[in-house]
Amino acid sequence: MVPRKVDYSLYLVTDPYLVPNGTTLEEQVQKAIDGGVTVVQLREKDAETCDFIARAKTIQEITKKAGVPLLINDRLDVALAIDADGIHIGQEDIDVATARKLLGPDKIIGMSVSYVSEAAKAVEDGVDYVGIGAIYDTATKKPKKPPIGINGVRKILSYLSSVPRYVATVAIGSLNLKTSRNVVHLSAVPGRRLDGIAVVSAIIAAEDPTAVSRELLGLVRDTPYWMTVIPNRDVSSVLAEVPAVISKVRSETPFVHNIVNRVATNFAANVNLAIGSSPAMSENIPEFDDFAGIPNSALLINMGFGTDDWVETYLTAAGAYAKKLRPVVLDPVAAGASELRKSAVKSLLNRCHFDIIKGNEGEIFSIAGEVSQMRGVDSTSNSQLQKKAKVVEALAAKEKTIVILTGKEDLISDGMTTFVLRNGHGYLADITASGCVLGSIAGAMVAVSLHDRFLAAVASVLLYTIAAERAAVAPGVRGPGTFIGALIDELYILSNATANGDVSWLEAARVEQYVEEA
Ligand SMILES: Nc1ncnc2c1ncn2[C@@H]1O[C@H](COP(=O)(O)OP(=O)(O)OP(=O)(O)O)[C@@H](O)[C@H]1O
Ligand SMILES: Cc1ncsc1CCO
Ligand SMILES: [Mg+2]
Repeated sequence: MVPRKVDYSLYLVTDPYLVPNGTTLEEQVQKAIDGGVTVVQLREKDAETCDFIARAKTIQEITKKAGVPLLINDRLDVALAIDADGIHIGQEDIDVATARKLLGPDKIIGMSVSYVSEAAKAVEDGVDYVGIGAIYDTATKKPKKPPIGINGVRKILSYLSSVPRYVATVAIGSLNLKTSRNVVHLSAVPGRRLDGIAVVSAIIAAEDPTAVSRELLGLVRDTPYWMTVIPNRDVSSVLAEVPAVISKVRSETPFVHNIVNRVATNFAANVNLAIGSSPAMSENIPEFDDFAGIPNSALLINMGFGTDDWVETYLTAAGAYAKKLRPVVLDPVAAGASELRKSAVKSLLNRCHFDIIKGNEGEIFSIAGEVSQMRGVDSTSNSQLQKKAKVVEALAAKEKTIVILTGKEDLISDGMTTFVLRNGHGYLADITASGCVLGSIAGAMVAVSLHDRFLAAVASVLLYTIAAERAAVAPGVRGPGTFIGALIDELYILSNATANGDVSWLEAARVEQYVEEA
């Protein structure tokens, strides 16, 4: 069979009940096509057959003129009656073999799938594309199955990448101007990404379907900055750029919005000030959009406390910064320690992109679905370096992020390059919130280094851990308590020295590139 050349980028599914007052479905479809919709599926769940066919004919006049394929939801008889371009069928509808026999080899057949097993069956049956979903809970359609999130899409794309025949994919389920960019780009796996998004209410219910469609198409087609990974990195060239990032924080005073637990709040704010950034600690949703709009802003989400509404607060905050293409750092505090935390992290990763994810071994392993010997909220270091390197590399690649795994030795990975950093002092493990504060520093650094988030992570860890080494032996430091004050002092001193061109402190850096042993 010769595969049909269909552009699935923006696939409109109609719903007669969502059309705004004063307009018609036909007008909305026309306006959506004017904005760039590439496929239309006519979905009429309650219409009588004669009305469905009549409507299909009027819609077909519009799609034909625009050269956009028209698919019919569920009803093979309607598709045949109007000679539509194809049909879309659900798991409980007519079987693919019968549909194919009646429609012939040239028509498009698509099927809704939620799991790899359903995708595998659809591929075997010979569908042209699968509609993957529901991604999120939707008001448009009563969900029969739990939403699968971005991770659910990834699993199906990974499966499809191993199949010799190309079966196209669209995602469906609450895809709109807020959700679409992440669903499309974060779900990509090596060699495979979604061909498009299927949208219902965001377009059909819109006052201006043309503008919304145009914007949605941009979200599908334009690759966000965080999909780019810089190849061929080596330690000396990255280290050479570290002073510039630290200086830039002093000269540009990035605004760091910290959503951070009460244990760490004061410490984190002081550290932000010490390195030249401008902190604001806030969990107040109505001001998130304003904060995200501040030039050079960055957001740190630290899941320190598990309160009732925390996930909603985090999602809203991450969404506000993502909309402005400003960076977000995640500190998944104690991610594996309770069911509440595991499910919170899952929700966040199924919706948000993070520029940096920073955690200790227990936290990072838990997110990656690996087992570590973690206890409480403190880090342990039982795993072999090789195991840790594998975990950070895979997680960074999957989430299109930079992973910082802290401990006695720190690992930083962009999914392609992994550095091992061996600075720091044991006092850091003896004070609370030492990891949380590193997250705040990373927020400041990434705010001025969006094009190179790996460098921002390296600069953060080096400044912090070398400052800790100096603080531990500073005059008057007798233990963890006095160490905290000295640490803030050293961050301030080193940051200012760097901005003034004195980078001799960086000679203490102990960094090597991780190379897998044969
Ligand atoms: N034994 C150690 N020697 C040197 N540096 C350390 C040691 N333990 C931790 N660090 C440093 O302390 C910082 C925080 O790492 P750690 O793994 O303790 O975070 P964490 O457990 O998340 O902290 P917290 O939960 O207290 O905020 C990192 O910069 C790390 O390099
Ligand atoms: C001790 C503690 N409890 C919740 S958050 C936190 C700070 C260290 O992560
Ligand atoms: Mg610790």
